[in-house]
Amino acid sequence: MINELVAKIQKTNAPIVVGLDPMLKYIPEHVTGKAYKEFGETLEGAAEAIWQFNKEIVDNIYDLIPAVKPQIAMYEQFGVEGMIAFKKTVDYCKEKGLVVIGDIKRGDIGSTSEAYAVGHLGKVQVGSKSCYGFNEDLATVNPYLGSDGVEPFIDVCKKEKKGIFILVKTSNPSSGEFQDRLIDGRPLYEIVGEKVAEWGAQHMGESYSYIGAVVGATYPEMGKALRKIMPKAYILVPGYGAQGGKGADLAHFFNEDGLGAIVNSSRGIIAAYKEEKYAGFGAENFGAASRAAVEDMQKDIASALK
Ligand SMILES: O=C(O)c1cc(=O)[nH]c(=O)n1[C@@H]1O[C@H](COP(=O)(O)O)[C@@H](O)[C@H]1O
Repeated sequence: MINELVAKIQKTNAPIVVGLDPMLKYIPEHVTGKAYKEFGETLEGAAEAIWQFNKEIVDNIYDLIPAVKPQIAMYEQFGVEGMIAFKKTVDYCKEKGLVVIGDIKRGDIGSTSEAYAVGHLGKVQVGSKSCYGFNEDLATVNPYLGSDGVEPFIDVCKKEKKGIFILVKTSNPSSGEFQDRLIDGRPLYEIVGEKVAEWGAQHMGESYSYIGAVVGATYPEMGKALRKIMPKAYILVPGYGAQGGKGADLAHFFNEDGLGAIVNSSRGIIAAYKEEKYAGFGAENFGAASRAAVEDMQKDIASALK
């Protein structure tokens, strides 16, 4: 899947992943109103609203970008109905030709990680049959439990030609609390980065590994160091837009081939219609506002990489 992702990034000239994180407060009233009329102010109504919201956004942007990243918590909060909307979103985006990164941030003891890996990326055995569960193309993985927690994902990725992004240095303000701690004089995120490079060597695509990393746009200097430590890892870079990351911060996350990083924006794209810059579109045209925001993000990144 990493080869397909790289090819789509080159084709669209947009190293961008749009985060489908549909919080209800970002969904225009005409969408929620219709869903609640049909299903009531219920979990089903919420799930219908997030599905319709996602669909409208995807229909407006799918030709501009290589990938989307639905964040599972935004669906899971609505229970089983939310998870159905998650699955519908994954399937619809794949139908539209998008690579789907399941933002699931999983990682546990070996047997449990195996179940997560099978459920999200692989096939689960049911009697004599094997069936896909959620079937995303890639997923985010939390490495805190060590190799036991990560290797089951790598095994499934090898079988399925799929990939993962391992959390190395996250974008949030308190990420340094543990991740920056010095161990034998070196920050923990560098040690995790080295491990990502080692895991990645086991499962290489054409030019990049199926095993990538997450490094926040909010820490560009650390991104620069990590780029060198894991040259073959694709870096998923969240934190652009709503969390303050700017185009100018991104250059160091890329390799000299102009590849190697894919930048996420969630609220900055899906809730663009709420920003002053795109207010002219109006809530009715939230999908068109998202399209304009993707076009602006693409230009911003392109000019940062010149
Ligand atoms: O793994 C991630 O995607 C992730 C890692 C990280 O370090 N920081 C981070 O913000 N994310 C996710 O990226 C998205 C960022 O959303 P926005 O801040 O709205 O663009 C959310 O879905 C976060 O869960």
